[in-house]
Amino acid sequence: MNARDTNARLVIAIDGPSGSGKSSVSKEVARRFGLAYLDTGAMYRAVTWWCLESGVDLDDAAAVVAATRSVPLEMGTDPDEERILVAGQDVRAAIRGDRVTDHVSAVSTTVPAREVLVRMQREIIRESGNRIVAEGRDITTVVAPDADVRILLTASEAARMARRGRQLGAAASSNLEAQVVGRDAKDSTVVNFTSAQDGVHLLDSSELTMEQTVQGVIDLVIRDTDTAHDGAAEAPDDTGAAAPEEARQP
Ligand SMILES: Nc1ncnc2c1ncn2[C@@H]1O[C@H](COP(=O)(O)OP(=O)(O)OP(=O)(O)O)[C@@H](O)[C@H]1O
Ligand SMILES: Nc1ccn([C@H]2C[C@H](O)[C@@H](COP(=O)(O)O)O2)c(=O)n1
Repeated sequence: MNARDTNARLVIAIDGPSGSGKSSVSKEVARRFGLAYLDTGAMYRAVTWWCLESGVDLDDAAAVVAATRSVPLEMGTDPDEERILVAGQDVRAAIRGDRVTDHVSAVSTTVPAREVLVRMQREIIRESGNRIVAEGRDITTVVAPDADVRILLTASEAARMARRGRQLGAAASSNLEAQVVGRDAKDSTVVNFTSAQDGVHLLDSSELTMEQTVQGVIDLVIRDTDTAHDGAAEAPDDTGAAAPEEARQP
């Protein structure tokens, strides 16, 4: 397999905690390889928005599962144009607001609701022709353990908090720590996105720029898919950033 072959399957799975850079990095990697892009966190958020809008009691697991099964969700996979519709309504902004962020763990910790979303996510991956970067918390372990490249993207808590603060600017909630660290603690009770499983590369972006992180992922993709080079990492064409080292651990 060669990552530059535009006909070959290439599923890249990226997991990591909140603010580690999954969305930004995954989108850019998808653009560079001409792949689709799936933000699975947005799906958990869209279901949460739907529950809140339709008056579903988020403490009622059966009701949450029923809402997850019936949510009229349309997820786009173009890395250049985010498209997230629920019942025909554009929810891109609403799902990033405090209301959804503060409640989303109620959906993500409801295990049967996760199973419904995992099935939808596998279907989207299949529909992409298995040419996609999918990111979230359980892509490397549950949704696509057979992905061609599996990466756990981490960053220190301090780096993640600082990034999220910068990203939100004046809109940052006084609740930022709960929204980043507290949410990860809740989500960690149902999925492991803090330690890399066998065959999953660990990439710590704490001390890396965005471009270096993107390059680190590209290097891993080329290393894992370049059968012609017997597993040796090949320098990509477009940048000179150093290859990631598994030793760069938090
Ligand atoms: N290596 C990096 N260096 C500096 N800033 C970064 C780096 N990676 C990402 N960022 C910035 O950090 C912010 C958070 O990144 P992003 O939204 O991609 O994280 P995430 O892991 O998808 O978070 P969440 O899971 O909560 O959606 C963005 O503003 C992004 O530009
Ligand atoms: N595969 C996934 C993706 C996301 N989640 C949870 C974790 C978050 O609390 C929430 C929103 O994700 P974000 O937009 O912050 O990446 O969904 C999950 O459990 N599994």
